Amino acid sequence: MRSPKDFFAPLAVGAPAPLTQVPSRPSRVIHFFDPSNEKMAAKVPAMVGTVDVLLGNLEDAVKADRKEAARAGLVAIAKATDFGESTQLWTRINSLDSPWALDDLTTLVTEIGDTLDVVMVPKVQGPEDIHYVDRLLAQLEAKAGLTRPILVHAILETARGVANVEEIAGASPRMQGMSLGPADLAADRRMKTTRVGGGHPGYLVRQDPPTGVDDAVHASRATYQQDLWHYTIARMVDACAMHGIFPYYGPFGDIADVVACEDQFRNAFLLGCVGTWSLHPVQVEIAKRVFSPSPEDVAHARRVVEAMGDGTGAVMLDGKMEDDASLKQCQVMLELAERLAATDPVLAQAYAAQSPSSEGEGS
Ligand SMILES: CC(=O)SCCNC(=O)CCNC(=O)[C@H](O)C(C)(C)COP(=O)(O)OP(=O)(O)OC[C@H]1O[C@@H](n2cnc3c(N)ncnc32)[C@H](O)[C@@H]1OP(=O)(O)O
Ligand SMILES: O=CC(=O)O
Ligand SMILES: [Mg+2]
Repeated sequence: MRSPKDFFAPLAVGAPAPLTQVPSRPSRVIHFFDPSNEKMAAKVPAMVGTVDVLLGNLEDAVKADRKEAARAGLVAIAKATDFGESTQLWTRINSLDSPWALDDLTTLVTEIGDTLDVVMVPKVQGPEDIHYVDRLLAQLEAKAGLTRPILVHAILETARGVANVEEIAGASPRMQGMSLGPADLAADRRMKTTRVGGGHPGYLVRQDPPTGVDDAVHASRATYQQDLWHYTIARMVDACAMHGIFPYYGPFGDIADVVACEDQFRNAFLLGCVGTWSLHPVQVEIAKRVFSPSPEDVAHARRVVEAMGDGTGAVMLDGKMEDDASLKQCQVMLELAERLAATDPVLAQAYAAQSPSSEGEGS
């Protein structure tokens, strides 16, 4: 066991000092691209500034005989692209039990470590996986002379990973956050689904039978589809909040079903996630919209803050009781809105249009 005193000491001589707090840069949309796919890769420079994170994916969805090409493609893109202030560059390396993970980390950190913000590690089983990556990153950072530590993001996509979620979240000061990986998790749990995220029409509850009705009425009782991912997302959110890191929904594979995609993203947002993955350009705007507080919610939060004065006691607003606890929820909403508005002028304008000082303007 490491002593808490050692936690913030570099794990290799010459490696940058670990961060004591995770930088809270906007990460509503983590956009996946395959750097070995020339058509997709060509679109990356134009996406800078339109997404919070561009993620060069090296793992699943990249064919085995394209792994080296994907790695080399990511290096080339990182060297040729200016990501500016509002877009981060992340990567998803191959899993630690694959023959590619070691070369992924060695090449990326030494070649483009100064551009890379976060390394996403798939199929994390427990804190030992994070400890391995932590030490290796420190050695490579020292070798490359980096001055800023690269952060680590775990994908929660194995049953053992879910069982160890708190230990994973607290395994290293490098931990930036965690994403749900519903596709691999479903397979690992031996769930009987065949999808990448989202709900399932068979997972439902049915209205109780009314007494004294015939079989036809019995059969026509209302059913309500349930959320397969509620339990895991809620556990992940608690583990992340406890350790001061960020939780995310992961992939939604039904690209054509933009309505269900928005519902899945919104469930995650309401439960506490700060962002999600986008797999296709059509999902980018959905993610940005859902993971930004609505101007109406921001306006309501401002009213509660104003009505609560010094923040203690209870008041009535629109027939509802507000107190210290609802005030704190409103403060979470406002803090997020302010952070996003600082880098998103469209949002800043939408929030300003709802502020009390703008009421009556133009009338
Ligand atoms: C379970 C998991 O691990 S999920 C994470 C791993 N999976 C991924 O990363 C998948 C990433 N996305 C993709 O591979 C693709 O979007 C697919 C396979 C889902 C669909 O691809 P296509 O059939 O080409 O989609 P479509 O024809 O609608 O593409 C329209 C355009 O958008 C481009 N495009 C598609 N996806 C992306 C993307 N992620 N980033 C940038 N551009 C993209 C296409 O190249 C195409 O360009 P064009 O108009 O110049 O021809
Ligand atoms: O990697 C993501 C998943 O759902 O599996
Ligand atoms: Mg996966």
